[in-house]
Amino acid sequence: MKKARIIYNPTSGREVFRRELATVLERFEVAGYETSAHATTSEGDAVNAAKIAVERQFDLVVAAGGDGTINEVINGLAEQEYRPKLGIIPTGTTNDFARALCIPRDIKKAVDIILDGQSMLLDIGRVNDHYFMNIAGGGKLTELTYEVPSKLKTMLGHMAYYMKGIEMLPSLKPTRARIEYDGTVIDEDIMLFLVSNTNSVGGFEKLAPDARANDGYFDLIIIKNANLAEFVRIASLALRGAHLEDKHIIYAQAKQVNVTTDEKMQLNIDGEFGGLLPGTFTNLQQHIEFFVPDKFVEKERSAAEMEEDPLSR
Ligand SMILES: Nc1ncnc2c1ncn2[C@@H]1O[C@H](COP(=O)(O)OP(=O)(O)OP(=O)(O)O)[C@@H](O)[C@H]1O
Repeated sequence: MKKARIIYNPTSGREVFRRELATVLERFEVAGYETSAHATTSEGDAVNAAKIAVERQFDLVVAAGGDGTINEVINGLAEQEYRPKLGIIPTGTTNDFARALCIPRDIKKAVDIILDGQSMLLDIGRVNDHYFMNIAGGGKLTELTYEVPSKLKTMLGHMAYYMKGIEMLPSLKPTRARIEYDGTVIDEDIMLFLVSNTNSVGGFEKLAPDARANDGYFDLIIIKNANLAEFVRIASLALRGAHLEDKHIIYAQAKQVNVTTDEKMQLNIDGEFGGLLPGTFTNLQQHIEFFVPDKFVEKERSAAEMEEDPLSR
């Protein structure tokens, strides 16, 4: 009999998953999985829980939580030789990765997607010794993801980030950075840089329009030195995906990116503090197999077609 392990964060989002747990377990059992659950107890616990699932040769791991929980599960799986398939039940306050995979927040529908069984091998990023599935980056503004209190996020969603971002704008200063990617070197004053694996980042659905989840490439976005007015304009362009032509933006696709800075710069990994730069970002192509809905498969297919024939955009 196949074995499934559900790793869930009981404190995630509005804390609704626990109430649904019995129903979810039952559905997996009916579908033919011997299923058990692990409630995470603290930061880092989901990393260990995922490693244990590997040791015990589970066929399927389900991560129920927000981006933080999924990131931890991926960090537990990424270095293992045997990596079980991964299902996602988005129950967090931030679910950027689930959104990128078109997985709905409704628990029943998210379980349907896993049990339907359609899966796809997707790219994972590594920077230094951390793994990420969505995005990593640096620059003062990226720090807002952990400056916004969790309660405010629950209440306001992405609006909480925009508000905090506006509050931080006047204090943003450029940093000298040397960014090397696939043979190109950039030595510039920058406001921030982002290394993105998907195209859904903090409510900016079109921030990295060419990011495909299994092509082995990151989308690298660098915002060069800009004044306050220019920065606001770039942000508003970015909301509708019209920022890439702006002269302050460098946009490239890369398999590996190396960043060093003169001043201290924090690294943000999937929305959490991830140590200090320098950093080497490596794309691990098609490294983990995720359950995904038809909608995502179609989205990826049309992105691939667009890449072959850019005039159809
Ligand atoms: N039992 C627990 N108590 C407190 N924190 C926990 C517990 N289990 C896991 N965590 C931590 O909670 C963090 C955030 O979890 P997650 O992303 O699933 O939820 P979220 O509601 O989206 O979080 P956030 O409020 O940060 O947006 C995880 O990175 C993990 O380190």
